[in-house]
Amino acid sequence: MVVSSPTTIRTKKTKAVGIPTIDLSLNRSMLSELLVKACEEFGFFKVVNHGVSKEVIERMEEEGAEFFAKAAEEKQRAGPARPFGYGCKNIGPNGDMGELEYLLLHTNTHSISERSTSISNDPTKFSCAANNYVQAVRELACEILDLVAEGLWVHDKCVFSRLLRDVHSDSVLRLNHYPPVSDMISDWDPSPKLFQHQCKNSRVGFGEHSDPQILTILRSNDVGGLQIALHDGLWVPVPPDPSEFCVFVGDALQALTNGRFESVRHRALSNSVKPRMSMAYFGAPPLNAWISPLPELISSQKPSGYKPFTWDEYKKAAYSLRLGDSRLDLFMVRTADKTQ
Ligand SMILES: C=C1C[C@]23C[C@@]1(O)CC[C@H]2[C@@]12CC[C@H](O)[C@@](C)(C(=O)O1)[C@H]2[C@@H]3C(=O)O
Ligand SMILES: O=C(O)CCC(=O)C(=O)O
Ligand SMILES: [Fe+2]
Repeated sequence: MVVSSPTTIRTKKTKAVGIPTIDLSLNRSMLSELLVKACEEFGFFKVVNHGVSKEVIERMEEEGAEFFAKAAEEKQRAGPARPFGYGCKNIGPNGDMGELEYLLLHTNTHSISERSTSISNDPTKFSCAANNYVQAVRELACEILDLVAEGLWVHDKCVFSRLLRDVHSDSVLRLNHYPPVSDMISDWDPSPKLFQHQCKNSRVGFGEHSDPQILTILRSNDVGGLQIALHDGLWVPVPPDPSEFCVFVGDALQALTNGRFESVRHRALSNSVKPRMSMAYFGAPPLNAWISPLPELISSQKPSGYKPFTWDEYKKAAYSLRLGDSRLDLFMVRTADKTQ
C-alpha cells in the first residue's frame, strides 16, 4: 500500500494507528484503490499534493483570523447561526455546547456576498477569498469522489461529484475558532506523559458527531485537537498539518455506498495555549436530491440497508436531533425488512 509516512500515535490504551495520508499526485488506478481502502477502513484520511494553492488557503485563513479577532459585539452582527452566521458556544438548535466560536456560511456565491457585509469591513475582499476557497476545495472534493467512484467500479463515475457541482448544492463552509484553554502547559506533544496530561486538561471544543453530508474537506492551523473514533470506539488524535487536508466520509456517502463506507465519528478538543482554527467544506447535494444506495452496491448478499430519503428530509432529521445522535439510524432498513 502506497501511503506516505503513516502517523503512528500511541494513546493511553497503546494502540498504534496509521492514519492514511494519500498523495494525490500518484497514478489514477492506484489512487482510486487507496482512497476506497481508506474510506472503508477509517472513513477518514489526509491528502497531500492536493492542488489547492497556498495563496487561496492563506487568504481564507487571514479573513477568518481577522473576523475572530473582532470585538464580541461586532461578531454578533454576523449572527446568530440559525442556520447561517456567527455562533458562539451553542452548536445547532438543540442545546449542544462547545468551547468554540464559528462562522457558518452557505457556499452559494450570492449567499457569501450578502453575508460578507456583516462579516467584514471589506466585504468584497472577504467574499473573494471565501468564493475562491470554496471553488478550490469543491474541486478537490469532486476529484476525490470521482476517484472513489472509479475504485468502487460504479457505472457513472460522476455520480457523487455531480451532487456537489449542482448549482443548487446545499454545501456549507464553516470556520471554527477554538480559543486556548488557559491552564495548558504546551501545544501538541504526543509523548505519553504529556499526552495524558493534555487529555485530563482538555475541554470539548466540538463534541462527538459524524458529518451529515457526503464528504468533508477540513484544514486547520498547526494546533491539534481533532480526534477520530475507530470502529472499536478508541479515539485517535489527528496531528495537525496546515499543508494537508483532512477528508471525512459523511452520512450521505455511507447511505449512497450502502454502508460499504461508514461516516467517521470525530470531535475536537481545546487543549492548547494556542488558538486552533479549522476551515471545513461540507459537500452536500441539492435539497431535493434523493439519497439511496447505488444499484452496483446492492446484492443478494448485501441488500439495501437504507430507505431512500431526500437531502431535505435528512437535514430536517439532523436538526431535530442532538449533535452526537446517530441520525442515519432513522433511515436504516431493519434486517427483517431487507429486500434486494
Ligand atoms: C446539533 C447540530 C449541529 C449541526 C446540525 C445538528 O442538528 C446535527 C449535525 C451538526 C452538523 C455537524 C457538521 C457541520 O458542522 C454542521 C454545519 C452540519 O451540517 O451538521 C453541523 C450543524 C450545525 O452546527 O448547525
Ligand atoms: O475543528 C475541527 O477539527 C472539527 C470541526 C468539525 O468537526 C465540524 O466543523 O464539523
Ligand atoms: Fe464535523
